[in-house]
Amino acid sequence: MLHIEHLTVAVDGKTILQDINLHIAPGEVHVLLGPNGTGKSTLISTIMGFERYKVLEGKIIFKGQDITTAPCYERAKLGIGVMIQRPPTIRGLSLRKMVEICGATPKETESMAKWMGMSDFLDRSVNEGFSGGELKRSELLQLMAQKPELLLLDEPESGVDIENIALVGRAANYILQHTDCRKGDCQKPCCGNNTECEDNNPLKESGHSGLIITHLGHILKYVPSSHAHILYNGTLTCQSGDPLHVLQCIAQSGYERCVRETCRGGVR
Ligand SMILES: Nc1ncnc2c1ncn2[C@@H]1O[C@H](COP(=O)(O)OP(=O)(O)OP(=O)(O)O)[C@@H](O)[C@H]1O
Repeated sequence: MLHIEHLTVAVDGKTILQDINLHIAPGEVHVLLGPNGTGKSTLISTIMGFERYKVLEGKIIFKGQDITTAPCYERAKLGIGVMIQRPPTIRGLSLRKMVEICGATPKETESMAKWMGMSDFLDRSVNEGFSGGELKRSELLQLMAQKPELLLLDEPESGVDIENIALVGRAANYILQHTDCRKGDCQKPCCGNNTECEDNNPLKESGHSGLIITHLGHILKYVPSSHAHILYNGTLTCQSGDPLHVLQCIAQSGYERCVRETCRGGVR
């Protein structure tokens, strides 16, 4: 799904990322960990193609296509979607209109907004005056309409209260197609009953892929993930197994020691 090869990235002339390699297969959800300021958001923003982030070396391949120089809107059309930490306010454009632009019908927009507790926000300008937690739900609502094949989430739980973290997790799972309402877990936002849900949202054989930045890992209680990466000193040092074990290692031993342990294959 996503192959990043020897990627070096600069922002405003300063090199932030060096020689990054990352491979995410279809259906896999990877977790990106690392101390503040090491470049996690930079990596996600570069994958999405935001203009400030200049690729100095390396390649980004998505679904077999080299997108290294492709503009952001083309990447979105190809199936990449992102939730950034500080999304902009768009005055004069209602959230309702935005969700419809992202791909939902008016009926789906109403239904998804209700599910996300955002019905009262649909006729407000996108993100205008939204609280931290409301911003996250607004972003997820737009992503639910877009249904990206590669979901990039930058600290989805930050600023979200304990009850709404479960909602954020369920929304992420919906986008990743991990929620199977045919098994009776029909809390899907798109529909009022199982039959309609099945018709409107046929689940694919394999789910979509994801890359999730988290510091504390609360979201991982709700979103199954298979790989953890630690970004340390601007370099993706190594990959390892269970993200929850890696987080436990970081909490106990700190990043530096955990990077050494993980690189030796010690954390499983
Ligand atoms: N325009 C800029 N000029 C210089 N340095 C910049 C610029 N923009 C970002 N940086 C620096 O790039 C580094 C990486 O930032 P980034 O937001 O990617 O880190 P992060 O790992 O996501 O951090 P956090 O965990 O705090 O969210 C930071 O040290 C930041 O100050």
